[in-house]
Amino acid sequence: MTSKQLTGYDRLHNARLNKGTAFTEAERSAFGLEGLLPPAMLSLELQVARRHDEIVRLENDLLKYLVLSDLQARNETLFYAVLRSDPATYMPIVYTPTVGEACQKFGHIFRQPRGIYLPISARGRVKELLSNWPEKDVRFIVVTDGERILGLGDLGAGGMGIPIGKLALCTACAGVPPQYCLPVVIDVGTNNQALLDDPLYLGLRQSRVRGGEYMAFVDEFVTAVQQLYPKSCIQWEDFANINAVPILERYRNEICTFNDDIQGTAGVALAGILASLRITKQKITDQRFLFLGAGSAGTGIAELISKAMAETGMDIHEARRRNALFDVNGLLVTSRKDIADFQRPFAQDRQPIAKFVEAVKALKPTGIIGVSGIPKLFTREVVETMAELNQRPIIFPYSNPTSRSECSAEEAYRWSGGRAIFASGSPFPPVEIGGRKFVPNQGNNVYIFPAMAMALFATEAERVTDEMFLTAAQAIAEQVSEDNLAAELIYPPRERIFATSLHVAERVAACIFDQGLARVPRPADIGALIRSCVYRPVYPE
Ligand SMILES: O=C([O-])CC(=O)C(=O)O
Ligand SMILES: [Mg+2]
Repeated sequence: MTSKQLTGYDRLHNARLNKGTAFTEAERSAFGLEGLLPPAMLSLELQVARRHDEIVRLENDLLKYLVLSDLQARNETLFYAVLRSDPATYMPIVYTPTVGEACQKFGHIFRQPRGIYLPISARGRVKELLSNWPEKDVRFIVVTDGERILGLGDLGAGGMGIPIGKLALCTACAGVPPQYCLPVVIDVGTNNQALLDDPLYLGLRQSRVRGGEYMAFVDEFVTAVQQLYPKSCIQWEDFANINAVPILERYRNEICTFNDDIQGTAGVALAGILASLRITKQKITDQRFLFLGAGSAGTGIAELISKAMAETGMDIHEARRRNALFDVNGLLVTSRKDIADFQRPFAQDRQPIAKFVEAVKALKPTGIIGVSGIPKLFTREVVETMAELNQRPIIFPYSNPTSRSECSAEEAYRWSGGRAIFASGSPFPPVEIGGRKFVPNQGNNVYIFPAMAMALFATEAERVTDEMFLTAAQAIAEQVSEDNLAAELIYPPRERIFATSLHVAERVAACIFDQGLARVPRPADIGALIRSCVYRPVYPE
């Protein structure tokens, strides 16, 4: 019996087919549902309103997360209808910051499983485990090994919350059909002692496997995915730098794949900068950026900004030198002995500087970007110095979740005398200072990865290139209206994320066709192609 023909109780307990109280009289009789539901019939709109009413009354965000997660397991259409009805309200719950707390408490709040768990104890059998997934045509995989979940560190198998949340947004924000999406955790152990000591921890109870054995397991995963799902894209999420960079380098020219923390974050940061320049009326080649944090997110942003500078004719090496990095050991300068290959292009030819504020004074950046995962490092002195150096300092504390932000929105606005152009990775509520209201921007990769997923899905792309992220950044920035800019908004409003994402997906898809990387024929109307692929949360008749 195919799932389309499921009847009675089985149909009510299949999240994709369930309509709950929205089953019509005819359906109730055809599917053997009579007596299994209360007699009244509700519309989808009423069901959405009922859930909204329930959720708004709950006293904390983790409870809201759980109610939504249960809904996703019970009635998928309604879940996405709820998310799409009010993305600005629901994104912070299914995604950052609340998803971070859900990952931390994963074993304690665990209910129904979702996705595929690949413990390294199953090495040699990854394909067999993946084959247990009920869908046979998977197109988009988000995978983590849980080692660097947002800025929260090693959460082991609890990291599964991230692929689940990211994929929910691919569907809610860009219409990628949920049946093609697969969340995966590669479980090689955890070095988080508190988790290892917790009787409710759900992952492998061992320290992390490293080196050749680790990479062989990742290889086995990639090979199995290629065999089972040849049209799929793999999105790497929240790996530690030591693995994120080599994994991306290993596969980026072999398969359709990208790292959201490196490339997605880069795209969204560049989008924010491009829009900021419309406020300051400056050119990108006049900018200098100083990054707090020199990991793969920092170098990813620095590289994409450099490419955008180079596009306007600047020498790429000169462009890279305008993007300086600062980490626990100070400014990355050429004389330092602890610099990794991926950081070297950004090393500055000058004396070492140990204090971040001294680096700000010496380099006179037009913008500072925080990707350290450590809160409060954009101190009052740092922000005040930026405000002395610049009429409109760009201040982007990008670490997630909100508790890890390098400064709060209020601090940035207050300490800069209201002159900061501010964007954070996770959301901050509006602030009022001296009678003036500021609505903080959220520069999160949610503007990028759902749209990227949709473009790759619609075109069946073979590879993911930096040009696609440059295109995505431009496509986001051009959707910021003059009215938005006048209100200091440098990203399109979150309320409009769906329309925004479809536009970005269309532009990226055009780039994919231009680069000859599509596996479907180029249509006359690329927007129509995207729209024809979009999942809409309405009940089938
Ligand atoms: O999930 C987010 O909000 C952004 C992201 O990828 C990260 O911080 O790792
Ligand atoms: Mg991430």
